[in-house]
This record gives sequence, structure tokens and C-alpha cells, in this order.
Amino acid sequence: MPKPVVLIAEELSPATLDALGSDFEIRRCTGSDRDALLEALPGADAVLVRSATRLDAEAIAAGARLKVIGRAGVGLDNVDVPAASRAGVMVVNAPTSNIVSAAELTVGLLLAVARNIPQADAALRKGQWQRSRFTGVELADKVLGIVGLGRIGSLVARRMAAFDMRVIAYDPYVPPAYATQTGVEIVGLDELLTKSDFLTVHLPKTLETEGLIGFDALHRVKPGVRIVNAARGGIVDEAELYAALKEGRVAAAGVDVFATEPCTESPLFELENVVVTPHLGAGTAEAQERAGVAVAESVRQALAGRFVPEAVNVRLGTVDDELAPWLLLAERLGRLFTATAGSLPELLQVRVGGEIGRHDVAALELGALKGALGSVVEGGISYVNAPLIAQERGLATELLTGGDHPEHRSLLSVHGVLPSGEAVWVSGTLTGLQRRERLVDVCGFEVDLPLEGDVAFLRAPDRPGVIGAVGEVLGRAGQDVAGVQVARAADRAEILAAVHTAGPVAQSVLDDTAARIDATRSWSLEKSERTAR
Ligand SMILES: NC(=O)c1ccc[n+]([C@@H]2O[C@H](COP(=O)([O-])OP(=O)(O)OC[C@H]3O[C@@H](n4cnc5c(N)ncnc54)[C@H](O)[C@@H]3O)[C@@H](O)[C@H]2O)c1
Ligand SMILES: O=C(O)CC[C@@H](O)C(=O)O
Repeated sequence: MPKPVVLIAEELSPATLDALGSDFEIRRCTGSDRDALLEALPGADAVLVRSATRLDAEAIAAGARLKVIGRAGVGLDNVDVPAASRAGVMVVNAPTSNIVSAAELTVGLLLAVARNIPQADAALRKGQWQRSRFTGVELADKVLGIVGLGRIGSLVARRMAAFDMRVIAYDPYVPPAYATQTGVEIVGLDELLTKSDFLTVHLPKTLETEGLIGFDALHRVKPGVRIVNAARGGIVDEAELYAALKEGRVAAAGVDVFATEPCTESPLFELENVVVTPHLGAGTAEAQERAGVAVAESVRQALAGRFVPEAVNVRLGTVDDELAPWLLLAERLGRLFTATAGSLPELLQVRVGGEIGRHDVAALELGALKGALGSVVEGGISYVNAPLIAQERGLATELLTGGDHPEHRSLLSVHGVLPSGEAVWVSGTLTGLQRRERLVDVCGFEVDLPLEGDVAFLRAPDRPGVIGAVGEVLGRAGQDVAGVQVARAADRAEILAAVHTAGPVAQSVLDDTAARIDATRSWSLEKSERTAR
């Protein structure tokens, strides 16, 4: 019998081959060469890549025999996971393989931008012994602002505390108790921007984070701040960073990642106060070995048809036809819960009432959790890794079943109390023979909406003229409004406006609309559904 074929599309650690063993035929191609990739994929049962191989829907479709994609690293920016899921291809990654390396590179860039090490090195190699030109600043007693206190952000925090820096962080999705354990003070984004002498970004790239450190943020920073981005290109807007460096608002920057990679030309390269590296965060022997071995083992298990702990797109096996649509609803409600809340609670409750609650609905708890974490955690959330990630960040879940609803045969709610004490919940059901998903309740506001499409939500004081104002701002922004549903709070103090638009509403337009009607909160269904690549 022929051996399954594993296609290695990028340079991987030799340990990867050792871990694969002799049960496979190994083929190689250069994944960044599109034609070569498309030619090699049809013969492959598994493909192993790093970040330079684009496995989009076309490439996945070309891999007619493909059963598993192994990403030797964390980021799945280059893999179309939904397309792989649709094609039944398992995607595995190695989410913790390179976090130490990425944190250490960040430390290196922080030191480099403090002390001009690369610039001084380059000058001396040209025969220039210039000491005062490269006078730097100390790290000790300075404020380090970390944006995103996840795996890498936390490692950076620990390391920089040893440099006697005062570490503060902005991350609305970590519980304050977790931050306290790591010795970091959690602050709002504004406070972080205005207080930080050094600022380092460790966010996933999502619709919410892309350009987060852009025009506004770079005009609010403490003058002379030094900024490092070793997360993902585009989170710090390159053009705005260039302007801020030129104007001296930012004293120096260390950049490992770029909006478009490979990046061999950039205005940033012309500035002396910029230190750049070609996406080297994971570029260590140790990280590459860990990543290669981890994906090789996952690929072995996947091709043997076994349970794969690192799979990012494997669904629960025991979900019957009755439960399957409820599981999708639970995931969608989980995502909408996070978009509505803007942060995560310590306890996420999944409440299942009515007929469906009389089935074994344990999977719905996981579905909601997967949805709730999906848009805030980098590297792909699966039914397998969601509980582990929730545990790491102190997020517990609880499934409550029972009770009937006067209006709905079955009702599923995702509920949580935020650190501020505010309760947030979203409820949905399935209706009709087609079992269509409907959103029926958002924090006590009764609605009747599909759970897909372009819907923006605004929660605002109940005043005359609110809906007209919403239409006017959106209209001025060229946004076609297809319909508006307004729900009033029982005490008539607030309304919830759900605005259907023909196409997604840009965040800036949503912010303008919210400002115009003094909305206390605004969010969108679309944002909860999509994660930027
Ligand atoms: N340069 C490299 O070679 C390299 C190597 C590894 C990882 N990375 C990148 O580093 C980044 C961080 O990776 P990680 O493993 O620490 O991810 P992680 O998921 O563990 O942490 C990300 C953190 O960001 C927070 N977050 C999400 N959305 C936010 C928002 N809008 N505002 C504030 N905080 C928000 C999350 O709560 C989470 O704590 C990712 O972009 C990853 O792709 C780069
Ligand atoms: O070096 C790589 O392949 C990418 C490293 C890192 O950004 C990742 O996503 O794992």
C-alpha cells in the first residue's frame, strides 16, 4: 500500500522529519511559489507550512486528497480555516511553540530602541566612532504599556519587570485577578497611551485591533514614547507610525511585522530611529523545533484517524442532528455576547430552556464558550482547546437547563456578569421547519432578528429623533440602511436600535453614529462573526 504523502512547503526544523518517522512519503515544494504549490497539492494527504505559504480556498480545493494542514507556528493568517473546515480538512497549529521566542525578540527590540544598538553597530562598521549620537535612555523606572496581556504579553511583562520597569496593560478580556497575579496593573487604553514611555503590542489581528495604534492613538501617546510591534503587521498603522516618528511624537520604533509580507521596501526603513526585523519573532532553533515536532505529531495522529488535541477546527463527535443547529446557534450567540459585552465575565452561563433543554445539551456550553473566545484569542479556538484557554484566563462556564419560556418552544441564552457588575445576555432560538436562527433578546431588549448579515447595534437614551439621526449619519457615510428595529427598555429610559445595512459599517462610521445619539454602547453582528486576516 502506498504511504500517505506529507508535503513540506517551507523550511522546517529537521526534528520535524524525525517526528514524522518513516510511515510517510515526504515531498517538498516552495510554498511561496504559487504554481509549484498548486501543482504539488493534489498528491498530498497532509501539508506542512509556516507563514509564507498561502493556503486559501483555491489551494485547499486543489488538495483533493488533503486531510490535514499543519501550521508550524501560531498564526493562521495564511490559512483559510473556514474553507478547510468546509472541505473537511483538519487544521492543526502549534500555538505555544514560539511564545518565548517572540517575547524574547520583543525584549531585544525594546533594548534596541532604547539604546540604538543596531544603528551604532552599522555606523561603527562604516568606521564611525560616534558615542554621543547614540545616547539612549534607560528602561529602569520607566512605564511599559503592554497592549494585549495574553501568552506573549504576559511573558514580556515578567521579563521587563526584571528590568525594574513599571508594567501596565490594556486588555479588556483578561480578568483583573489574572493581571494582579502577573504583577501588572490593568488600565484603559487612554491611560496606557498617555502614561507609557515604552509601548509594546501583543494582540491578535482582528477587525477590532487592525489599526488600533493608528492616527488617534498616536496623537494621544506620551510624547517621546518608543513603540514595538512584534505581533502582526497592521495593528500599528505603518503610515501613521511614520508620521509620528517624523514629527517626534514617537521617539523610536521596533518593527518585526508588516501589513504586507515579505516587506522589502518601506518609508520606515529610511528613518534612523526605526529598528526593523523580517518577522523574526519565531526565528529561533528552539521555537522551530517545538513547532515542527508539534505539528508532525498532530499530523501523524490526524492521518491515523485519531483525536488531535491541537486541531483548531474539529467539531464535537457526539452531536446528533437535533442538536447540531443549536450548537451553531450557541457559537453565534457566544460571539455576539463578547461583541455586546466588550469584555469577558468570570462566569459565562449558558441557559437552555424549553424542549431542547430536555436533550443532552452539554455541547452547547462548549459551543458558546468557543464563540465567546473566538474573536479575542489568536491562533484559532476549537472545541478541543476552548476549555483550556478559558481556564488559563480564569473564565469559568456553567450550563443551566430547565424551565419553559412563554413565547418560545426552546430558548438558548448566553449570560454573564461583567467586572463592572453589569449583566449582559443574548438569547436566540430556532424557528420554522428550516430551523432558522433568530436573535430574540439582547440584555432585556426584545428583538426578532436573523443572526447573520450586516447588523449594527446601538444602545442609547430614549429620545425623540434618535432614529432620524442614525439614518442621517449612516446616509452621509454612503451607507444604505435596509431597515431599523427599535426595542425599548421596560422603563423607557433606553432603546436598542438594530440597524440592517447593505454592507458592513466601518468602525469609524459606527463610532460617529454612536457619538451622535450619545449611545452608551455600539457593536455589530458582522464584527462578532469575522476575524480579520
Ligand atoms: N513576530 C512573530 O514572529 C510572532 C510569533 C508568535 C506570535 N506572534 C503574534 O503575537 C500576537 C500575540 O500572540 P499570543 O500568543 O500572545 O496571543 P494570545 O491570544 O495569547 O493573546 C492576545 C491577547 O490580546 C487580547 N485582545 C484581543 N483583542 C483585544 C483588543 N481589542 N484589545 C485589547 N486586547 C485584546 C486577548 O484578550 C489576549 O489576552 C499574535 O498576533 C501572534 O500572531 C508573532
Ligand atoms: O515564523 C513564522 O513562520 C511565523 C511566526 C509567528 O508569527 C507565528 O504565527 O507563529
